[in-house]
Amino acid sequence: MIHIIGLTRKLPTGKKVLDGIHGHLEPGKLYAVVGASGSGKSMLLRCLGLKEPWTSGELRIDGKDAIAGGAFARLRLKRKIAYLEQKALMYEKKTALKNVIIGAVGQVSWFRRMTGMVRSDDYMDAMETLENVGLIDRAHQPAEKLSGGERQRVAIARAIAHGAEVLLADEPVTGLDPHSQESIMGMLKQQAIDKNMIIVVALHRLELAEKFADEIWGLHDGRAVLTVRGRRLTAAEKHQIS
Ligand SMILES: Nc1ncnc2c1ncn2[C@@H]1O[C@H](COP(=O)(O)OP(=O)(O)OP(=O)(O)O)[C@@H](O)[C@H]1O
Repeated sequence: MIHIIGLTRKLPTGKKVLDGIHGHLEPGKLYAVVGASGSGKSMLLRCLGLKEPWTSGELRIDGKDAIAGGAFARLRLKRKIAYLEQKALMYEKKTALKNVIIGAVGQVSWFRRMTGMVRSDDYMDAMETLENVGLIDRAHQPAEKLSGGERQRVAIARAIAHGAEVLLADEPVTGLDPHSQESIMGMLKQQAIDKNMIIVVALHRLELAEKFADEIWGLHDGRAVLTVRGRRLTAAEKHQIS
């Protein structure tokens, strides 16, 4: 369980881009962060992934304050948190399977990535994860030949195969066709349940949040203005985040 207590992020200019965000995230659930452009969705995900400093606030993970912990504690924590960019970065010449096995920067040790060292169970785990994300038939394709949706699936498989407990995905379906968007969102929801993960997704399309999220967090000018559980937003709620 993750508790976010008063997360505030102030830029050097003095502008508050996140202002006193409170909330909690439970394993097994999919959360959608929605809001207008510039409302702070990416910043919220980056702060949760410890990619941005917190100006103030507490991030309690299973009761322990992750912000107050030292650099090593933060590094250990970062390995449990996978952060997916909108355009998944990967080793273009290597296959989907190899990308899953090697893992992402920050999640897997430098030595392991450089050597591409494969442990006995890694191959089977990676194949199983690729199957879970519906990509088994593309396992031996180089990353550069994969479509945008397939690349996102590889990135998700990579995070899962390396034991991420929290998956933060910034606009993971933007730019994909509607069918791929729905199918990836459905797969994310299923993975949250199957792997008991916390998955947080920043989304532009409200309909996707309404259809797939267990909980929707609405941001407006860096403030969390609404939290809605598994239902469609009312017109008044939509107005709050527009
Ligand atoms: N490095 C930065 N320097 C200056 N301002 C920044 C920086 N990063 C974010 N901001 C500002 O913080 C605010 C929140 O940005 P953020 O990218 O989180 O919004 P968003 O809701 O994800 O927007 P979008 O939907 O367009 O991606 C914006 O006003 C943005 O201009």
